[in-house]
Amino acid sequence: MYQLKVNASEKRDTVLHYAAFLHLHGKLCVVVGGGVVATRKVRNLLASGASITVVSPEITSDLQSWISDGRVHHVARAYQATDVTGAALVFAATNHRAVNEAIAHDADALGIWCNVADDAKACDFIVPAVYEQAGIQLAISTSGHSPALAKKLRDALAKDLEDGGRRFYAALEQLSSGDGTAL
Ligand SMILES: C[C@@]1(CC(=O)O)c2cc3[nH]c(cc4nc(cc5[nH]c(cc(n2)[C@H]1CCC(=O)O)[C@@](C)(CC(=O)O)[C@@H]5CCC(=O)O)C(CC(=O)O)=C4CCC(=O)O)c(CCC(=O)O)c3CC(=O)O
Ligand SMILES: NC(=O)C1=CN([C@@H]2O[C@H](COP(=O)(O)OP(=O)(O)OC[C@H]3O[C@@H](n4cnc5c(N)ncnc54)[C@H](O)[C@@H]3O)[C@@H](O)[C@H]2O)C=CC1
Repeated sequence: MYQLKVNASEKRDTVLHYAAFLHLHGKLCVVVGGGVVATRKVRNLLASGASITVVSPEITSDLQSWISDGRVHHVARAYQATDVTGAALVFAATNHRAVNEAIAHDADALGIWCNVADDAKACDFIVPAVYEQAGIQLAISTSGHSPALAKKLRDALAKDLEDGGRRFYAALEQLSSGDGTAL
């Protein structure tokens, strides 16, 4: 039997984020930006049944195909402050710091929760790395400290679940022994 030795108080310098699963069916989610990050956020939103609007002059081919299928609404121009009006959630995912900051500010002024792709501390909510199988979802978060680590742990967990191995536990062990740099 393995003994986990992770000392949680040493590993984090702040409070934990509150874990929750959101029921977004029919709710407006505005994603600003049309690049790789915006595409990932939209891909994960699609399964939730949210009503998705993407605001961006340029978009990826995946976004284009969802727009062509009528699954995503596209506002094909640069962001304007009124774009966040009526949204349940906003995702600021442009490659311009000042624009992302303005989006967060505009959402905050309206009391709308905003995810800011380039500033973990400015996020009202963050997106975990998710493993889904048969409608069951497992979500991994580092409370924003290391998104790449969340992704690697999710991938290790997925492999474990798929072939009965113990990669996820081995990865956690490596972290707890202070040798997580190789992860
Ligand atoms: C706070 C948060 C806000 C949010 O986006 O929700 C955030 C923030 C930032 N990410 C950055 C970088 C990267 N993020 C990824 C990947 C993922 N990022 C995700 C979540 C989150 N990222 C939230 C915290 C989650 C948590 O840990 O609790 C995942 C898990 C979920 C998803 O996005 O769907 C998804 C993997 C899932 C999948 O693949 O399925 C990769 C790797 C890759 O892209 O392959 C890189 C490059 C490598 C690196 O730098 O680490 C930067 C620096 C940007 C810059 O400096 O340019 C910031 C800004 C900052 O840290 O301040
Ligand atoms: N949170 C996360 O998971 C990650 C965040 N990032 C950060 O996320 C941001 C976006 O990264 P990528 O998608 O890779 O960038 P990208 O360069 O692929 O895409 C940027 C998109 O923003 C759009 N855009 C630019 N100005 C705009 C404006 N004023 N209004 C509306 N849309 C505008 C562009 O048309 C483009 O579609 C970067 O700041 C990056 O540092 C990067 C990796 C992961």
